[in-house]
Amino acid sequence: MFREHAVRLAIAPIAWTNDDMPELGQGNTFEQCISEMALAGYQGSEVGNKYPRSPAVLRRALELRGLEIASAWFSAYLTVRPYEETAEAFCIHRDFLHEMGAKVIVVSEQGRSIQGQMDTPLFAEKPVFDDQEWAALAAGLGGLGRLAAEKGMTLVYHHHMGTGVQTAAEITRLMELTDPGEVSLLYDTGHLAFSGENPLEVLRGHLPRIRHVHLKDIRPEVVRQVTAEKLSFLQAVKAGAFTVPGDGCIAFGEIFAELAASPYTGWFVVEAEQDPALADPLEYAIKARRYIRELSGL
Ligand SMILES: O=C1C[C@@H](O)[C@H](O)[C@@H](O)C1=O
Ligand SMILES: [Co+2]
Repeated sequence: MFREHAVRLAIAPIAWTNDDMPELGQGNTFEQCISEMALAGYQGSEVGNKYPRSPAVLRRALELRGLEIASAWFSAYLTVRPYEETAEAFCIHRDFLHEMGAKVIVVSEQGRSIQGQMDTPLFAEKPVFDDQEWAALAAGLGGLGRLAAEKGMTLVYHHHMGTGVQTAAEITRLMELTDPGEVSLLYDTGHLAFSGENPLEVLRGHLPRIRHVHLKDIRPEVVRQVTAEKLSFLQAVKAGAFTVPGDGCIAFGEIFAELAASPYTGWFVVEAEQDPALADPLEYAIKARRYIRELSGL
């Protein structure tokens, strides 16, 4: 289905150790995590909180297992702090990823975000940016995008539950406010479905801007519970709102077909944060690997 070498498959360490809730998977080591990624048949990984920060040490551990770094998350605060503060932290992150050979940098605006707040209801309390915040975000992302380009890299914006860029309308607004040469889009199927959007429609609407993909599925019955019980994002994750592709309700066949027919090249990253005590990360990594192979030939 996909052109040869167009797309490579990675998996995020968040199923083994969760950056948003380090108590999840506390006992899982870095070595176990990357060994199991390789064992399950993945070619790449994103960077988690247990990964060595020395590029030489990290590279050796990954090379032993045939893995590469696809990218890593960066929290921006462009709507609430001076641009220079975010830009300084961004350059450190960019340089680390550049040394690791990554081509894209995942950025998410965390100004007024509730994604890390354990008791804040997800749907009722998400931030809604005013015109000034949109302007600061768009201008700041443009600046970060130019900094990424200095190293031949691309900024990919991660829309996310509980943030100011969550819904399809907010994604469209951000894409309209930013220059395609500076700001690209990360397409995360799970966050779109969780937010009540149609992931296929968003894909069709923004395909030329999409330069990185996170493959996540949702358990619809848990998402309904999150809404009814006014749970937070972190409570939702603990309750099992997310799972791997093929284990939830998203129709990935149409999504893969659309991407395969497009000029998309780059990584697909399986990213399904669950409580590792309830969902064995290796078992779910293998489940996703098999499902993606059956559906797309990847
Ligand atoms: O890409 C991601 C990184 C995580 O830290 C985040 O909370 C998760 O939901 C996600 O999509
Ligand atoms: Co994601």
